Amino acid sequence: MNFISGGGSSPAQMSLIDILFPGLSVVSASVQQLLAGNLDSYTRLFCTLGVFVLFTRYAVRYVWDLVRSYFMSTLHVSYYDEAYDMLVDWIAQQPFVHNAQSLIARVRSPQRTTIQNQAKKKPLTFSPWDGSFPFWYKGHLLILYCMVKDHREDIYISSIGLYPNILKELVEECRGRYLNNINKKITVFEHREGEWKKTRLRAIRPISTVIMDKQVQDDLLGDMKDFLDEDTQKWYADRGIPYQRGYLLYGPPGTGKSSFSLSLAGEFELDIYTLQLSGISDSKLMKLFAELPPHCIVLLEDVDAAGMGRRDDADTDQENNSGSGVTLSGLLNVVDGVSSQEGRVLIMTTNHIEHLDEALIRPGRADKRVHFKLADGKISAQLFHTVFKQTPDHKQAKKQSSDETIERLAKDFASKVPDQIFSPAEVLSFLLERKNSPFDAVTAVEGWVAKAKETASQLKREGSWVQESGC
Ligand SMILES: Nc1ncnc2c1ncn2[C@@H]1O[C@H](COP(=O)(O)OP(=O)(O)OP(=O)(O)O)[C@@H](O)[C@H]1O
Repeated sequence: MNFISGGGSSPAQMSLIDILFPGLSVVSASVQQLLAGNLDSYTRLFCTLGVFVLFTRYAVRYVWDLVRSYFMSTLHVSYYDEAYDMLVDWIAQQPFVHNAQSLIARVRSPQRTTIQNQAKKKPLTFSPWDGSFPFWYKGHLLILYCMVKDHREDIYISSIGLYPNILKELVEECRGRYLNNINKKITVFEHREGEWKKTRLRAIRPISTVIMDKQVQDDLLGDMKDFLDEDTQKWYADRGIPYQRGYLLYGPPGTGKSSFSLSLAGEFELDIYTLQLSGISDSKLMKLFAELPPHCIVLLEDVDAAGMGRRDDADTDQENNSGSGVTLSGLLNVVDGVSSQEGRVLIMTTNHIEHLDEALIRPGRADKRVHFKLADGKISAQLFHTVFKQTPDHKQAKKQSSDETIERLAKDFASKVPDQIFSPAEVLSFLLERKNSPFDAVTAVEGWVAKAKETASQLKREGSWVQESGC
């Protein structure tokens, strides 16, 4: 097919030519006029220059592609892969960044920020952005390419020579540095546009700081330890049982379900993949589960809120063909692990276990169920200890209270908090407001309880008034 034939190109041809070779249609028209000899000297000069520039542009690109494919090695790193974070962290520390003309600024969380230390608040890091950037690494000339597409960038690094060893060495260095940085932290992934993306690094919270029944906690820790044991995988494989485990954590809001899940990830040094089911379709869910790495925790929060009621509720399991929500059968499929990697631990949390279909939480899908409860005397006393206990590094600056005094005050405090009314989150929030004085906390607790009860009954009255008046 000849796209550049005749005295002029049709609009359809022009646009196709422009898509394939930007600028070529204009220049080809000029060349034809030039050859016809009916141009004045300025126009002829302009056309000649145009042809030259276009030719040079294509020639340089052609030669460069040839050089890259025959004389250079290239390493590609996708935005959605954790290797991207490794490289970007390293690149941001390199001197060549200072000379880059195209940069992106990012706010990086500092290790520690104090109000007094304004200079360290929201520190910026800079990385090269959208372009090619040559730099030296261990005596080798490397070229970094940042390709931006749909607000995300992929990275390529090329080196001269057909052996990519220096590139692998570089990535290994980035990896080592990155692992050092994330030491004692949990990596949290969330889904972005249907892909997993690292979103946060969280300091590991010791599991002992999540207050719950000790026996239940030990039982779950033991179960998980046994599951992650190297021999267990083989045991599962020998029996043809999918090597996966599921837990259901249920209870009112603010009772520690998410905190426990994160602590569990920290305890076993696993990455955690969190997912809100609302707004994703069955196929996206399936894809996300298929892309999970082996040995990780998947946290499905508020599974009841995803519009997945019991099967006997009217129309709950209708296939959602609009693609804007997960169906129960879609969820059951991924929970069964058809598409998941081996060694996946699934944690589902809910505030309303009674709203969930039995099929979703039967053994095999949720192997253990753990009830997180509102605060009782024991939990309140433990929370009091957590807040006021003496630690070597954080001594109570003003008033030091002995362990016996804290013990006595904790009992006193717990006796004044009624059982099964407040969540641990509410009790903790009250204590944190008085964290400098355990005595103040004990003195103020009765007033706080009375006020909270008054507010609750007022809300109840308002609620029933709204219901009665139909507002
Ligand atoms: N049992 C607990 N032990 C220690 N801290 C707790 C406990 N429960 C809640 N908290 C504190 O309360 C806050 C909220 O807890 P968390 O988010 O874990 O509750 P949740 O049960 O997951 O709530 P939701 O159901 O609303 O998601 C956290 O900061 C946590 O420190």
